Amino acid sequence: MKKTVIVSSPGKLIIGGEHAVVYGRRALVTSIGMRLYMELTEEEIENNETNKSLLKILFHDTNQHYSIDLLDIHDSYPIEIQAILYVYNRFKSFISNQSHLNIQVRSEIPIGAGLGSSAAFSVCLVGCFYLLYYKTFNQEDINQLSYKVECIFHGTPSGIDNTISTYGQSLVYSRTLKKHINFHLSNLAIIDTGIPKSTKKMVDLVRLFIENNQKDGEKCLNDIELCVDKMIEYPEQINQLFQQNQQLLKCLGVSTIEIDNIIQILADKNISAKITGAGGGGCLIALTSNFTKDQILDLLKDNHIKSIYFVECGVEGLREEQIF
Ligand SMILES: Nc1ncnc2c1ncn2[C@@H]1O[C@H](COP(=O)(O)OP(=O)(O)O)[C@@H](O)[C@H]1O
Ligand SMILES: C[C@@](O)(CCOP(=O)(O)O)CC(=O)O
Repeated sequence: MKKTVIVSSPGKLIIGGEHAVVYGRRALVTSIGMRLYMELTEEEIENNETNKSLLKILFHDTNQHYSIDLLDIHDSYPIEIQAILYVYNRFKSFISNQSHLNIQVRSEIPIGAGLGSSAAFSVCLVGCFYLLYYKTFNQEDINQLSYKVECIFHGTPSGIDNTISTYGQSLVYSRTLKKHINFHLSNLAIIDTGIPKSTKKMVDLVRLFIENNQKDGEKCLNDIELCVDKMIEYPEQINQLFQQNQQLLKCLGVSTIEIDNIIQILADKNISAKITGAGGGGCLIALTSNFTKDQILDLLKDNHIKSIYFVECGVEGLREEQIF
């Protein structure tokens, strides 16, 4: 017998409040129209002469595939395989040891750019197992377990990425708050610098800054939260609030010379921009008014730019799909 489920969940943009959210402050986040798709199949083997139960994984985006003997698991796998094995272990009691499992992943979310690819991966992974073995979605349970998977990727994340990927739409989020809001920005561009970043490294950098500059650090975090609250209350001030939030991120030490240059060039044309996500590279968001993608690319032609995206915001969270 063969059972298959397919799910998808979205990436995200942190509009304001990244890093401060790690310290319990409020952040504003929206889901985006870039999704990760995952298919999980369990196939019972009738004449299993080898007595092997295999987990076969295919990552279409990185063109990697694995075939893992589930009776002989070791601990030197890449992190995304460790994440899969963690969730497999949680559902093991439902799975016949005469079965093979197949997982396929494909994604529209650039990997490692600050747009929440690891969270979408974690949420889809938990969502797939949940749907196959409980036949339903329980968003709260899925979000909680996805957070644990995110911890495998990131140590102790705030939980903002898995929460928005599970629930979708736009959220005011803190460790103790999850409130859906109506939030729309027109002409919001994502500028992918293509500069590799490490969320863990950036979070560690901020921790060090706060430990060594307690008073300034605390003020910075409080000011970031103030910015977020104003973004929600006074959306007409969003340009100025982007600039303030970016300055505060710079104070925390997560901007770079390349990012500062890009932001200055855009500011000269009255385009407000800020880091989204961990910083140190990755993506920026910019309020581009009437500039087209080609005009922005032209403005930034001497800088490190990989892609520019205009995406839909506030989309549906985790959902079942019929087609992979
Ligand atoms: N499409 C994918 N295929 C395989 N692994 C993925 C995919 N998307 C995300 N991942 C996993 O998530 C990691 C990226 O996490 P991270 O660096 O935090 O980036 P992001 O900022 O996009 O969340 C990848 O290294 C990989 O382990
Ligand atoms: C820096 C942080 O606030 C957001 C990180 O986002 P990303 O990993 O760059 O997508 C960390 C967190 O919230 O856990």
